[in-house]
Amino acid sequence: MARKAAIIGGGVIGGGWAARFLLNGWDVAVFDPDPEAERKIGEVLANARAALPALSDVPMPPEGRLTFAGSITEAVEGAEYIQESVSERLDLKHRILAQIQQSSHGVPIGSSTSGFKPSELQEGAADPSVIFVAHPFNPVYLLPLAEVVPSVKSDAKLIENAKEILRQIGMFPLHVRKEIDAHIADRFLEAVWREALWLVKDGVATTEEIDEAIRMGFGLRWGQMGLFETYRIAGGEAGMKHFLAQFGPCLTWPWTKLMDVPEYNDELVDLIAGQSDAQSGKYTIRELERIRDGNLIGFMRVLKDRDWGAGKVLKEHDKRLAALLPEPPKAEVLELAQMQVLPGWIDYNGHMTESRYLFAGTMVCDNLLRLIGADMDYVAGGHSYFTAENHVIHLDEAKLGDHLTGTVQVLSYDEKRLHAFIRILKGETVIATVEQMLLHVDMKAGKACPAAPEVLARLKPIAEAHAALPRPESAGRHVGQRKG
Ligand SMILES: NC(=O)C1=CN([C@@H]2O[C@H](COP(=O)(O)OP(=O)(O)OC[C@H]3O[C@@H](n4cnc5c(N)ncnc54)[C@H](O)[C@@H]3O)[C@@H](O)[C@H]2O)C=CC1
Ligand SMILES: C[N+](C)(C)CC(=O)CC(=O)[O-]
Repeated sequence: MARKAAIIGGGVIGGGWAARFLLNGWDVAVFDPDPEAERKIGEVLANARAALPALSDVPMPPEGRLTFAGSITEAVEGAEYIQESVSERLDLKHRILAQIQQSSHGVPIGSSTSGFKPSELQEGAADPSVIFVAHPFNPVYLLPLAEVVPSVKSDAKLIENAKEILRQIGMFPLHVRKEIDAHIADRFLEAVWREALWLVKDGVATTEEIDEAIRMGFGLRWGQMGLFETYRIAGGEAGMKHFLAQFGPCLTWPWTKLMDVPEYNDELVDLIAGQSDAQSGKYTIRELERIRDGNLIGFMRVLKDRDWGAGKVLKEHDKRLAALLPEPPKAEVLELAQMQVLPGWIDYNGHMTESRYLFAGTMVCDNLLRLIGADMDYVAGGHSYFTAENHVIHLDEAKLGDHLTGTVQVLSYDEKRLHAFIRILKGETVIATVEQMLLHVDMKAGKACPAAPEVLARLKPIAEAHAALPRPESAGRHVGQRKG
């Protein structure tokens, strides 16, 4: 039976939490009195379904069941984890936490609060030890960070359990050791936000110019190395000490207005909102969300290939998901990859470009290799499979956003060779096949050699079962040869 999470407050953030739990196989009950909540969560979920699987290289678990509860009591019944995501008002959060605790006993209650300290949330609670901050980042279904902030009253074991649950849904719980208003990340965001408001108010820059200053420069750096590693490099060969020597004095120069905030009034709101409308009003919010998600997926996939930063978290989550996969039914072709056609995959003909078919095929093949134990640890040990020959047959088109699956049928194998037939499907339609011949290689010696016995032992039952399947008509076909 699927595990259950309760989401109390189903707005921007609650919707994102619901999507992340659901797509990782948990059942989710949402409570939100807003009559529009169901529609809004449906739209967030549609975007999440199109986005999150594109980050995974192993099949994700079957989606959990989403229900909308009529009361908090109903939502939290049987829940193993509760996430409070109501509006940022302390009195409201207190009321909601008290209602949750009337029906939940000993269950972790994370709060999405952007700024309240856990000790503030715990004030007057029946059981303060289970309430903590689990502060996520929008879009919650894609970004891994959740700042986990306990207080001195928190139950340390429960916090560790909650962090493990967050890992199980692909998140990166960052344990904030000392509670502080706005935690770690929002202190930076607020500092940058205040400076940006000043720059617009003082007529120095428009909202668009500020966004360009971020996304054309330091924003790109931050996403992969953060602040300190970036500045260490900026110090040149002498590193951080030189950086501090050069830029330390500017702390006292008028580079910053951080201690001061512009007056929040209608004039400021109209100025910022007006410029923002001029900048991006041509898109709906949902369109902007999809653009953002596509960009994040592309960026995070690069980090994943490089096993770095947020990409490392994705790789670890793949390993976790792979360990949960049931034994594949060996008498059938193996479905080993789910993909989504991303903007960078589209060519000037407006459809998926040819090199991406091979890319999709190799993703399926890499997953087969992982399945038989020829994984990255095996490669690190000096052995791997190299592709000796590929034959791609294009049968149909794929368009931006299409969901593709990849299957593999092992046609034959011996100690040194592996002959695989891959199908790329859109729904039920095979849009391409990729036939591959792989050679097992001793990378140090630079020549083919027999695969390790444990790899062959895993490959054998799959190949034997696949030998009973009909041989694909186009297997062995050469370019231009007619069928039949
Ligand atoms: N929007 C953002 O960028 C981020 C927000 N957060 C935090 O997440 C929390 C929620 O913020 P958003 O989702 O942005 O706000 P939102 O306004 O989109 O959603 C809040 C939801 O709470 C619901 N709500 C109000 N009273 C309720 C009640 N009595 N019972 C159940 N639901 C109730 C509202 O109907 C609404 O759907 C806040 O604590 C916020 O600080 C955290 C990270 C990022
Ligand atoms: C603006 N904000 C304080 C609500 C931002 C956050 O809390 C995190 C985010 O997703 O930017």
